Amino acid sequence: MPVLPRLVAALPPTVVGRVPYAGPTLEYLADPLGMMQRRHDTHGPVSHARFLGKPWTILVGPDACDHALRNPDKAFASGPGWGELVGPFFDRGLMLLDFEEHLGHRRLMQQAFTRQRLEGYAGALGPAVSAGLDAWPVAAGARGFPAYPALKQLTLELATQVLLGAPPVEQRSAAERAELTAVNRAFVDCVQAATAFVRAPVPGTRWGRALRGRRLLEQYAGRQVAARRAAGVEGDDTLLGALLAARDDDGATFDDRAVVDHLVFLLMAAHDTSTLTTSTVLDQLGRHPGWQERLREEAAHLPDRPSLAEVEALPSFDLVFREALRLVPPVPVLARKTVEETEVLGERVPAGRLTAVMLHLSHHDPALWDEPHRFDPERFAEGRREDKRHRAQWEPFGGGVHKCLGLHFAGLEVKLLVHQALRRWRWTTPRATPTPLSYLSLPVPLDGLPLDLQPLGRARPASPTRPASPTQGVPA
Ligand code: HEM
Repeated sequence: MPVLPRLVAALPPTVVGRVPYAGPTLEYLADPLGMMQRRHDTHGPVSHARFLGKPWTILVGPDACDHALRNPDKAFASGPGWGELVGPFFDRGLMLLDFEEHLGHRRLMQQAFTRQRLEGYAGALGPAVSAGLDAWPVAAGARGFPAYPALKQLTLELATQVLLGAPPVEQRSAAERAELTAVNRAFVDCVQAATAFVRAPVPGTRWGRALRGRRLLEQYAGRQVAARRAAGVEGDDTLLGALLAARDDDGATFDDRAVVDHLVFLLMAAHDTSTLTTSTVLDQLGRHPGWQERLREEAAHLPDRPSLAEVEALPSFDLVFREALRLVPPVPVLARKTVEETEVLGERVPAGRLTAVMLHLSHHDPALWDEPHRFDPERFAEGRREDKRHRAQWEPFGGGVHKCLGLHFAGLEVKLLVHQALRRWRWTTPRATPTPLSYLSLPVPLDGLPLDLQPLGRARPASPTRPASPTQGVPA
């Protein structure tokens, strides 16, 4: 469990904020929402501060954030912004490309996210989710079951199955399962390096571990690409097959190097964010039994392996999904860097300036949301639609040309996971206070999200049994 967030959380944020050199960074780690609100109240939507030893422009509130994401004068670049935080680890992933090159790659990659492709992913995800949850060691019920690490492991398994075409876990050898453990660890290291204070290849530091992790991920993705090319199945229904088959109007394709770079980013994007969203949903449903029952009833008629259309036709699931993303956006801050001098809401931002687009505060602005800290999925229902008060007040998937390509995949995966959990267990969240989150990278539950799970004993079609995966317990 990371020590730094625990330490800073124990100190008052206003004290933490004054620590020389690291003040604003620590203040963010201790209380991100509070820090954004204080900046907004004191300095307005556009301000400047030193983060991780460098000057940054901080954008808070929907107007300022929206401006940078829509980027009307093309002054903000994504690659050098994100590159500052995680560049060496997710280099040349789609999110780190810009302008013409980005558009070209995005057009090719979109071919992996068409409706037809998503229907294929739904067919593969259903049984994989079922088998994955059956492997959780909670058959006779469990008190304090750590749901977060189990979900993180499962979503990575799902990503390797559905996106890469890897065999189901129960069919993998011990060596393949050990490799998956190492891959999961490598992703954790790469993501956590974002807020490292030492940003050089020093062994034993977060940065050093992340560089080692990147090498392992490249080797892993490289082997998948080589195997797929050798098998000659470029047109199969996996995401990797789609990337290998994608062609632009001139017939150009991704070369192998580009596919590896995209895969490393996509595997991270596809499992970390879905894990966090599912964690928030399970946490909140454990605190709101009425909503848990409402979702269970809504999905009671569904088959064990529902189609994409069946999953999409669950209105209460959608309300809860949106509300979870509002309360805890898995990517609370986006990074940019200006490539030329520009203005945001009349404030000058110099060229070459790192910029933090702090979306999180827009999701909790009391001027835009009623009781913003309360779990209230109905706020998204027709008749209320609180999210329509400002076009940029709810942007968990970002906006503009870099808007998330996997948002429909994410909705499908999270809803399938929740649907299958609802069929197996009734659960409560034992912690009376809000789940503490570490913001060292993405918002990870510090306590592993313990849940008390009570089996429902309802007859379900049997899924093939499989061994509990060795990745169980991989630290956050
Ligand atoms: C709840 C889950 C998810 C959330 C909250 C989320 C959030 C985001 C956000 C905020 C961005 C924009 C970053 C920026 O503008 O700087 C983004 C980009 C991206 N996401 Fe997601 N994401 C999720 C799931 C996924 C999944 C499942 C995939 C793939 C299967 C995926 C693939 C991507 C890609 C490829 C980009 C880069 C798009 C571009 O730069 O053109 N995401 N995501």
